Amino acid sequence: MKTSGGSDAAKRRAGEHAADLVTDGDVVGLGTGSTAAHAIRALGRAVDAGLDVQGVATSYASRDLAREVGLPLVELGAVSRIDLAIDGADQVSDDLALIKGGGAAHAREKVVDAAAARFVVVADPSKETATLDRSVPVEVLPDARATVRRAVRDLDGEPTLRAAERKDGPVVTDNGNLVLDCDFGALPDPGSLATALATTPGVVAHGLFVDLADEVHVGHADGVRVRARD
Ligand SMILES: O=C[C@H](O)[C@H](O)[C@H](O)COP(=O)(O)O
Repeated sequence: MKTSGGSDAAKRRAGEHAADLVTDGDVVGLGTGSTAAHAIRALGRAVDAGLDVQGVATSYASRDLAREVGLPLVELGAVSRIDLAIDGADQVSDDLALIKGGGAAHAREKVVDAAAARFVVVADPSKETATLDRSVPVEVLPDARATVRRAVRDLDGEPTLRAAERKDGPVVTDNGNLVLDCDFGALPDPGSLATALATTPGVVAHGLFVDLADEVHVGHADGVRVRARD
């Protein structure tokens, strides 16, 4: 699984802390990224110890890891509820708005995280910020990349087509689409940008997760700090 910056020990603490919330019979959304991976591994160990749980994967990567650690999987369309989703973030603001999509998995993550009765974000301290200000990943239909680029510029953003690292050309998402990383500077009001992006034709999903997270579990050297939405 692709890693990002931040301490792996802090990510592990956060991931394992969130995995401890899972109880017998739960259906759990399995986020993508290096922090959520710690939760998936912890759940695999809990299954070995007798926990009855089913996971809903948010990407090929989280599905493959769940299989590797023996965590039973179920398709999103085959469940009537998701009790808890555990997912990472690229940035978390003071009011628990998120930027996600560093691994280009945000489209399916948003479906699963939003469907969960409880959405728990796991992070290391490097992800915390007062105001979101990272580039916002925007998944676009390949044919719409030029029109979406123009729309992003009209919103005062600067879009960059995400390039693949070990392949010539762009990143192609699990859904067969492309990603524009859009720099809008600081986002004091991410909700209005989220609406503008969501209503742009050709946008499949953007990486702003506003009013979705219920809790953030941040791993520290001496434990885990939990922040809950008011
Ligand atoms: O597309 C990827 C996801 O949104 C990840 O959850 C996010 O990028 C955070 O990943 P990591 O835990 O590796 O920093």
